Amino acid sequence: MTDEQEKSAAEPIRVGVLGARGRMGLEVCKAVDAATDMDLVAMVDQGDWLFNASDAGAEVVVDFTTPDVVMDNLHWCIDQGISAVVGTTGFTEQRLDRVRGWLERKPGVGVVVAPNFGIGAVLMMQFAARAARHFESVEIVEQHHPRKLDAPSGTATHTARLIARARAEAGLGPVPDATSDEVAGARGADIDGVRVHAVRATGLVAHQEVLFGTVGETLTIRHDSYDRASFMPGVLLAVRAVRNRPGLTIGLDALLD
Ligand SMILES: NC(=O)C1=CN([C@@H]2O[C@H](COP(=O)(O)OP(=O)(O)OC[C@H]3O[C@@H](n4cnc5c(N)ncnc54)[C@H](O)[C@@H]3O)[C@@H](O)[C@H]2O)C=CC1
Ligand SMILES: O=C(O)C1=N[C@H](C(=O)O)C[C@H](O)C1
Repeated sequence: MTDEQEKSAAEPIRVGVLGARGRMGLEVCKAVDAATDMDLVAMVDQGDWLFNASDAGAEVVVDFTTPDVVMDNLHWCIDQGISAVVGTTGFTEQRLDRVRGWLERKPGVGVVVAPNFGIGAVLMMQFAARAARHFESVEIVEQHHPRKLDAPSGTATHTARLIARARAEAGLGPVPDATSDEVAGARGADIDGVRVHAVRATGLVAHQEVLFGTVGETLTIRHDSYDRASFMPGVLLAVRAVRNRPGLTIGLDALLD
C-alpha cells in the first residue's frame, strides 16, 4: 500500500449530498452519517450554494436531484475535482458522452452513474439480459410512487436497452405484435423495440416485472423495493469505490463483481 492509499484507508471519506432534502437525499444523509468510514460534510438542496460542498472539503458528492439539473451539478463536481456517485435518472447515451468528455480533462476524477442502486434490482437486470435471447416476446412493467417525475423509470429504460442488445446479438427479430388498432399509449412506450408500461400508485415505492414469453411458457422476473433503505448498501459501496475508479462507471455491476 502506498502512503496515499494508507491515508485514504484510515481517514473517513468526506461526502456531500446534493438533493439532500429529497426522498433519496434524506436517506443517503442518514446512511452516510451512520457509516463509520464516512463524514457527512455538506447537505445541499435547491437554492443552496453548490460551493458549500467544495468549501466543506467534500471528496465525493452523491447526487439524487432531478434530470433537469443533474448535468450542471455533475459538470461542476468534475470541474472541482470531486468524484461523484449519481442516482438521478435521465442519462441518455448523449449525456454519458458529455460526461466522458468532461472527465477526459480531469483524469483523476471518478463518476459512478447507476440507474438503480438496489442489489436485487441489479441482479434482476442481469437475469433479464441473460434470459432475453431465449424468448421471442418480452414486455416490462415498472411500478412506482405517484410523486415520481419521469416515466418510464431509468431502471426500465436501462433494462429495455440491455434486452434489446441481447436480442440483437442473438439475431432475434422484432417482438411479435399484431396490434393494428390502438388507443394511444395502450401498448406502452417503445424503448429500442421493447414495450415498457409505467404504473403510478400511492403505496408503491419501486417495482419492476420483466415478462418473457415463448411457445408454451412464460418467465417473469420481478424485483420490489419496499423501502428506500434498499438502495443504501449500493450507494455506500459506490462512495467507497468511486475515488479509486477514475473515469465513468455505468451501473453497479462492475463494483459488485
Ligand atoms: N439510482 C437509484 O437507485 C435511484 C434513483 N432515484 C432517482 O433519484 C432522483 C431523485 O429521486 P427522489 O429523491 O425520489 O426525488 P425528490 O423529488 O424527493 O428529491 C429531489 C431533490 O432534489 C432537489 N433539487 C432540485 N434541484 C436541485 C439542485 N439544483 N441542487 C440540489 N438539489 C436540487 C429537490 O429540491 C429535491 O429535494 C430521481 O431521478 C429518481 O428517479 C430514486 C431512487 C433510487
Ligand atoms: O424515482 C424513484 O423512486 C426511482 N427511480 C429510479 C428509476 O427511475 O429507475 C430507481 C428506482 O426505480 C426508484
